[in-house]
Amino acid sequence: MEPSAAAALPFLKMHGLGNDFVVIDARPGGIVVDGPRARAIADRRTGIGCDQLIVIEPAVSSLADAFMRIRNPDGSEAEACGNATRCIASLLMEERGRGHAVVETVAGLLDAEATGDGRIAVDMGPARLDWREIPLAQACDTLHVPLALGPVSDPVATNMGNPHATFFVPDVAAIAVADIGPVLERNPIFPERANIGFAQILAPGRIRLRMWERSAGITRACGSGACAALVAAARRGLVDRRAEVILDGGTLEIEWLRDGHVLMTGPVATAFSGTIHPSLLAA
Ligand SMILES: N[C@@H](CCC[C@H](N)C(=O)O)C(=O)O
Repeated sequence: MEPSAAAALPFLKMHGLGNDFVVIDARPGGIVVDGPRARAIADRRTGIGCDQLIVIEPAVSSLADAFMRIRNPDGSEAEACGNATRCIASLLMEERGRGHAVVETVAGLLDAEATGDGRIAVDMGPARLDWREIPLAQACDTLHVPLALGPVSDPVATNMGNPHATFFVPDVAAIAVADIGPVLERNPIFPERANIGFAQILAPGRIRLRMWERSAGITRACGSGACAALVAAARRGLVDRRAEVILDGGTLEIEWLRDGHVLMTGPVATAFSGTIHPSLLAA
C-alpha cells in the first residue's frame, strides 16, 4: 500500500518486561513495513522508538492465528522474539475470545496459552545445538565456543530460532555490556551476528541475565535470550531444566522440556496507542 493511503495507520506500543515494541496490524490493508520504514519508526530520536517493530500479517499456515514479522531497529528481520510472541499471542487471544493462540514466525509455529494469572506461556520450539544450526562459521562444540574478549570467554551457543551466545560470569554487574556486546555480536564466528547474553548463576533455580541484543543493543529483557541462557546453563550442569531468569526488566520462568522444546512464561503490557506519522512511512 502507498504511504499516503496509510496516513492513519494505527499502532500499539507494547512491552514484555520493558523490551518494547511498536506493533502494527498489517492484516486489514496489506501495508508493507520494509527495512527502511522499520528503521524510521524504531528510531528513538526521530520516530516512535522501540527495540523491535512487530508486524501482524495474515497467517500462511492454516494452523496459525496470524503471522508475526519481527524487525530490528536497523531494519533487519529477526527470526524470533520471545517477549513479542507473548504480546502478540495475548492480542490474538483477546481478539478470538479464547485462552490460547498459535503465532507463526519465519522460524515456525509457536503455541501460546494464558496461564490464568495474567501471564502468557509460549512454547518457543526446540533449542538447536549443532554448530551449523546456530550458525557458527566453523565446526565446534557449541558447549564451548572458542571465543574470548576481555573478562569473558568460552560461551555456549544456542539457536532459539535466532542465534545466541551465553557467557557465564561470576558477577554480571561487573561486565561492561555496552563495550564488549557490540564487538562480540559481530565476531566473525557468527556469520549472521548473534545476540549476546551474560549470565550469573545465583542459585540452582535462579539465573541473572543481562543482554546485548543483535541490532538493538542493551535491552531490559530478551525472551529468546532467557531461553538460551537456561538451556546453556542446564547443558553445563549449572542448573536443572527449569529456572527463573532475572533480567533488568523483571523475571521470566523458563523450562527446557524433555522433547527439546523450551517453555517461556512471563507478563505482557500495553503502554499506549497512536497513529504513525506518514513521514515515517515515506522512507
Ligand atoms: N527481544 C527479543 C529478541 C529480538 C530479536 C533479536 N534482536 C535478534 O536479532 O535475534 C526476544 O525477546 O527474544
